[in-house]
Amino acid sequence: MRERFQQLPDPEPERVALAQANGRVLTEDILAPENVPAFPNSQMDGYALTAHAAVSTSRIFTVGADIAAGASLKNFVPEDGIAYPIMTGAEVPAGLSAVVPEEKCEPQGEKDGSFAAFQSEVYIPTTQPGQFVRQPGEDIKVGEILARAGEKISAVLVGALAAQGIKEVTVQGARRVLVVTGGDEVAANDTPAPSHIRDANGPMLIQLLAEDSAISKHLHIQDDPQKLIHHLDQAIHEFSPHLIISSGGISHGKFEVIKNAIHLLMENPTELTVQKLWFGHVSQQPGGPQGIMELAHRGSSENILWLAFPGNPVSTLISYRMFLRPHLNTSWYYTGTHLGKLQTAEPLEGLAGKTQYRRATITRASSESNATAEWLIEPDPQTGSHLLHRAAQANALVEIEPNKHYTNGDILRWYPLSTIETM
Ligand SMILES: Nc1nc2c(c(=O)[nH]1)N[C@H]1C(S)=C(S)[C@@H](COP(=O)(O)OP(=O)(O)OC[C@H]3O[C@@H](n4cnc5c(N)ncnc54)[C@H](O)[C@@H]3O)O[C@H]1N2
Ligand code: MOO
Repeated sequence: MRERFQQLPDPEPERVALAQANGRVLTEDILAPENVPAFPNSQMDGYALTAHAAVSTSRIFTVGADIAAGASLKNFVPEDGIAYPIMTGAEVPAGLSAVVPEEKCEPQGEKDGSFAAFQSEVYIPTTQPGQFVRQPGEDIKVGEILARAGEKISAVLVGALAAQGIKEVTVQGARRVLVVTGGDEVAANDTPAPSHIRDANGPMLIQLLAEDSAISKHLHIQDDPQKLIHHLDQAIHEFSPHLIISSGGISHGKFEVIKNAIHLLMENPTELTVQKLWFGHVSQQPGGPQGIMELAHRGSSENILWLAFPGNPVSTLISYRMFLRPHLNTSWYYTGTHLGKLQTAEPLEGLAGKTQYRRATITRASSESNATAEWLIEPDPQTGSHLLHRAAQANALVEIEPNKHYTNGDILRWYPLSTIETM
């Protein structure tokens, strides 16, 4: 099943404004159009000296004119006997070579704030030419690679790109995902009739997708296969999804709308035809019942992959996290292996022949003496796949392998559900 997800087509690249680019994946290398810094500038509030003055034996200087940040000095001719008050970030004019922080210097007469006053005298210790002067291109030089194709844009990279005057970038297009939830018991509005429930899975899936930079459209359905096909046809036409995910309607009941609609569609193709189909159980709990289909849509050359997750809310969550998220969000956070130490008063037993994913709270062991980070795992003792509020209290899933016996302190694999706050 996992291999089928590898076939998820890459959406076409798109240009986006830098302000919208955080979290997106670059599809091209970006070369620096400018040197950063663009000009030599002071790293300190202090006195700027010529190279000769920096090392000269005579250390009393006359205070010259100020060089403020943002000031552009033209035709400036520095003198060896003069120390120029210069501010952090101010351009160091040609001919000046070093900056000595003001707190290292001793005004000999009147003061102007913490500096010696204009034309008064100041003692300045010797320094090295170049000291506290930030050189052009020190961070990055024109033509060097600023960011690479495949790189995920971070807030920090947004800053570095903005520092180069870059306003737009080309990124992997957002995946369009059609989210199908409902069933006769799931109210389509805010006032559920008796024995009806509100939709939890639709809003949850839409937000999970948003966390993975995908765009979604929601289709609320009833247990009527004919209507589902009609609405699906329409939604595919309007939204051209790369992927469909649904929750519910696939197990052993009498009104399994997803299964029924797919079978109906196989008998009576519309604009849509079913190309591949698999319904079955994967050996895990929750999230055992699964479906995977490929639909062809007249007018589109690409088949649309459809992942049919089971309807219990925690089963939907775990299916998304374990099967889909690692393909949409390739950060180490979601693709890496995380190990931690089980915290449990009672031993835990793995299920017969099935991997169990328990909701868990992960914390960081607070041992000062232990230099290596160590994670502690506290599994939720409740395992019901309808317990969505409890799942919202967890920050990870812990993998309980089939037929295994675990006791306190055992090392287990865990999967972050969200950003682990203590990380
Ligand atoms: N005879 C069997 N019955 C069931 C089996 C089985 O193997 N044999 N498997 C169970 C397991 S495990 C799961 S998981 C569910 C999967 O069922 P479906 O995918 O068909 O889902 P539904 O029956 O439609 O719904 C299950 C459950 O989830 C609630 N639900 C559905 N959609 C939403 C929503 N959008 N928001 C909130 N809650 C939702 C629904 O009301 C049901 O309670 O099947 C078991 N049965
Ligand atoms: O797989 Mo069901 O997902 O156990 O609740």
